[in-house]
Amino acid sequence: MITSKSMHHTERKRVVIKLGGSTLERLSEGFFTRFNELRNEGYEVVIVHGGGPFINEALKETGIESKIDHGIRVTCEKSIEIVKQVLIGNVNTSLVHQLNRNAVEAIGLNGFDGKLLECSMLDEKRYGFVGNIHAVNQTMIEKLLVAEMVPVISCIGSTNDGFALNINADTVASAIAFAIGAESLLLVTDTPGIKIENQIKQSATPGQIAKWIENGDIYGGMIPKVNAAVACLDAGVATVQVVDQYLTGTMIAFEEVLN
Ligand SMILES: Nc1ncnc2c1ncn2[C@@H]1O[C@H](COP(=O)(O)OP(=O)(O)O)[C@@H](O)[C@H]1O
Ligand SMILES: CC(=O)N[C@@H](CCC(=O)OP(=O)(O)O)C(=O)O
Repeated sequence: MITSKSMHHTERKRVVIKLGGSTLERLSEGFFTRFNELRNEGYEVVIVHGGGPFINEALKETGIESKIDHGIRVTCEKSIEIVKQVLIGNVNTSLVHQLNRNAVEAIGLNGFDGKLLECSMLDEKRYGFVGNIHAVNQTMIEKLLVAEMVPVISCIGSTNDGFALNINADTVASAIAFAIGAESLLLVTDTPGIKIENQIKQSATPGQIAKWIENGDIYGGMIPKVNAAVACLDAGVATVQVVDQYLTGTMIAFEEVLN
């Protein structure tokens, strides 16, 4: 259950864009064009990023074995140090730099900054140092948005005792979208939407998604993505889209919103 510190949301148009690790290596000019278009249309934008492939590489170099359980990385004490270094030290700074170079005033943040993502352990026995978010400091995000900045958030949560916890980036993006009252959440990945029987779906409902997970049409990293999407709809965000860098793909919403 996610609570936000104040349930009051202004009338501003907001979107959260989540960039998957699979896209971060080669963010295209097309992405920046679409990104700037959104801001010119009056949208306030928050970016959340992952970095799964970079974490895999770093763990491999260090000789640490890494297991993914239903799309969530089982994170031991040594792994969390690597995850933290890669996401905050490398991926976040590089992304902030790319945005700044494209005339966006980007500010890098993680779950410790302003107690942005307060967490406890999700399930220590099963996942180790993986966080379950229970509070998002949306007031701080709102202050940055009012100042026309773009918060760029890495998916590291903090505990009361000052420990860092690893969180799936799709889950973080969904929690933030809900907390700031975003109109939409865009999950940017390496496929232009959800593919079923070799065809990209224009739209999908939570019911269809549950069926596709069950029959294996949705697997691996797409599972936490669509689960985060459905949690976000349940929390009141109108639409979630699984998109490519051109921001086109599958629109996920309740049936009545799609009609
Ligand atoms: N039904 C599906 N449609 C499209 N991609 C799917 C589907 N089921 C599983 N996938 C896989 O999910 C991947 C995207 O998830 P992931 O690699 O975790 O992305 P990211 O790093 O962007 O979060 C796709 O590249 C594809 O291999
Ligand atoms: C707990 C957990 O699974 N954390 C993820 C965080 C990075 C992530 O989500 O990256 P993508 O968006 O590129 O998949 C991980 O360790 O891979």
